[in-house]
Amino acid sequence: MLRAERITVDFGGVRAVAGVDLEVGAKEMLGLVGPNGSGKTTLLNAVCGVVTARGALTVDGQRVRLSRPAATRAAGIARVFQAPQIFDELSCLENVLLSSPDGRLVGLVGAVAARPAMHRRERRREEAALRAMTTVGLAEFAHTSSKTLSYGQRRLLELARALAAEPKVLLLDEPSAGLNDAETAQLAQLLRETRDAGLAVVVVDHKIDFLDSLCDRLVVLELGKVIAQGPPDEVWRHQQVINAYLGVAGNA
Ligand SMILES: Nc1ncnc2c1ncn2[C@@H]1O[C@H](COP(=O)(O)OP(=O)(O)OP(=O)(O)O)[C@@H](O)[C@H]1O
Repeated sequence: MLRAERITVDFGGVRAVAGVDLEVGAKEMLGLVGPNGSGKTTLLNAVCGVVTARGALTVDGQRVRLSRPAATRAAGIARVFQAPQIFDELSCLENVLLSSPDGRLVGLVGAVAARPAMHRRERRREEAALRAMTTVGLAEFAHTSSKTLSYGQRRLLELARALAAEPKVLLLDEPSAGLNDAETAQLAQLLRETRDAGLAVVVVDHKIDFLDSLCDRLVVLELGKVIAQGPPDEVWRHQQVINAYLGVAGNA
């Protein structure tokens, strides 16, 4: 479903991601791990187009231009950010709708000539938003101010925003950060269901137990390069991975 080839990102003189290949199938959950500064977040940023990157990207066989967030979104890549990006002034449903803007029939043409089509599209968008809210268990809060949500619920609302776009690929950066054990278990179950529904899911997280129980496969980065990949139990036995986590020099 997702194929990223030779992804490279430079920040001035720092090569944050150095020629990484990544493949994730439909119904696969991939964990991206590595020590601090190894390039995990930058790789996610490259795949969703928000940093300037080189390489090649395809989603479901279709070539996608890098460094163009609108192109990656249109290709079916959705991202859940580390910090919930919620607007407190809006209801929960409005927050979810914000993430799937449909500008095709707005303006004079939309308002006058294509009014019925515009209404149909709006209704479909709202249905998708409500479906996503139901999936994450927040349907009852649709018309409630997002201000009233707990931190854990805000993170779920963020997930609903990504799912409302009905993506093929879901990228999550530290989804379990700040969640208690019960919320983390609920999130893990939701992500499994999301994967089983046919999405390719990529998760960056520092909670190793969470990733091990969740992911079909791990990819380990060090200094912007892949140093190991495979099922979690195999990867953690890999000497280069052990050295990377212990901070032993000479693993690049
Ligand atoms: N905007 C930026 N400008 C300059 N350097 C950056 C920028 N973002 C990241 N870097 C550098 O790129 C490298 C990779 O950082 P990145 O945040 O992707 O790593 P990470 O594996 O996600 O780290 P962490 O686990 O700490 O979140 C680091 O050396 C970091 O300092």
